[in-house]
Amino acid sequence: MALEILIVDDERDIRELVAGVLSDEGYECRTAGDSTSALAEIDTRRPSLVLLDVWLHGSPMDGLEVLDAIKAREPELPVIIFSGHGNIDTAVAAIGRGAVDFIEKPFEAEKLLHLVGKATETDRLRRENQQLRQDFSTGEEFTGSSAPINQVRATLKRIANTGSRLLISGAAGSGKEVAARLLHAWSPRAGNAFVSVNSARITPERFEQELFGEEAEGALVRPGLLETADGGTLYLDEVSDMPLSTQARILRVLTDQAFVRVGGTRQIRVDVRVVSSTSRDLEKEIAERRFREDLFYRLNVVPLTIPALRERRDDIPALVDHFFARYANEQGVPPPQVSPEAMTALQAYEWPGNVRQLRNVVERTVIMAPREKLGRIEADMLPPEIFSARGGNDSGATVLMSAPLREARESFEREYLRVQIRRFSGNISKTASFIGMERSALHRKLKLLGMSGGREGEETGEGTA
Ligand SMILES: Nc1ncnc2c1ncn2[C@@H]1O[C@H](COP(=O)(O)OP(=O)(O)OP(=O)(O)O)[C@@H](O)[C@H]1O
Repeated sequence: MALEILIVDDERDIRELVAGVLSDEGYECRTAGDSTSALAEIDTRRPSLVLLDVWLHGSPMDGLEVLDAIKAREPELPVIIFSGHGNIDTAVAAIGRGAVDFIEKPFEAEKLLHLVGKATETDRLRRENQQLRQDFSTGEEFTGSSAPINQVRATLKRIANTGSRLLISGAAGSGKEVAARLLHAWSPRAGNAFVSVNSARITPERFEQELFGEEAEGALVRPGLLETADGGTLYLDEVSDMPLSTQARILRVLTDQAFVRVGGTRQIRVDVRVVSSTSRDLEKEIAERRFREDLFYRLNVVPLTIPALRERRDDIPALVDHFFARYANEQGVPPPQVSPEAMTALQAYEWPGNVRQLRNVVERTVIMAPREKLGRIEADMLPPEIFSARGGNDSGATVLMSAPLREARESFEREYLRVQIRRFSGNISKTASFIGMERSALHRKLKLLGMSGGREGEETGEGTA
């Protein structure tokens, strides 16, 4: 998005001339012919720079008074003064009152562009930084090619170019924020900020200050996250943790695309796309009066669900390889090979903490492994939690030892098949081929072991893979 410059001059010719020169260089220009409309323009949206004439004929305030009013509102907003012959003293006084520079009329286009470039450098760098951060954060690609993840990707792609609001549901750590960042990166807003608001981490007392910013005696004290997200995407993480009073105010922002800072009176206009996420059942939160129903309908224009990792086990190998490569790289070693036994264990685990937990397990494994063993990850290098909770039966071995051989073998077969079937997301053909059995023989075996039509539908279903 181009940097925006506000040109304030009572002479229309000058306004148009300056706007022409700057537009040719890629700046966006707005103009104002008097003090009242100049301040109104700034209140509507903060530009990156103001070019201000010292003489404003027919205005309630002269240029210096407008300068004071700007500095009271936006102390960091750079202002360059236009001065004519004979009022150099005024221009110098303006520098003392906070203007960054002045330029004498008539001026050369080159000189004007040089000063404007200098004065907008901070904003330009800030945006470039934002862009770099953006590029970096979207470097976290959305790994996985299971059917549900492909579906999520297709939905994101379809709505990226629209301004539609999106509500992402899914368990903690399943990748809701990664999906929201991907949507932002694919949208025309990608050049502007992606601002994440973690509702669970902000105390209810500070919520409104954080979101709407603060103002005292007409001057900005601190901009809020909404202003930071102007032109970009605001991500409301765990939206139902937002206090009810803030929910009411956010609802108004969604309706008007404008808000008033805490302690302020002026309407600040913003252009933000709101993406929210929840790990709770919002309809239940509504029924229990913890979440506003009208806000739910505003946020939930496009609903999207990211399934838990255990419901898309096909994604596990790709995620495992992705994170091993990343953490090995951080240790300065090549991407390790993961043994089939280790991969089976990782694929069979329940992953209550989803992708975040998988990432942490891989990171821990890389850190704890002796460097010389990092080339190949064996099952015994994985943290014990991967094995203890796998079948939900910690004392399996003890039970096995105290049972007659036939029972013990059946018990082992049941456990073995449960793990393999789970690993292949319930796909019987893939399981049969892996364990070296005919598909029909596997069906018979499952029936014999009392596993067909079992409690978890996935055990005998054909899965999505
Ligand atoms: N599909 C994915 N590809 C690569 N990394 C992923 C993927 N999904 C999640 N992650 C990783 O898991 C971590 C957690 O993801 P994310 O923060 O998006 O989850 P979340 O659903 O927003 O969780 P929470 O609601 O707890 O914040 C991220 O840091 C990211 O590294």
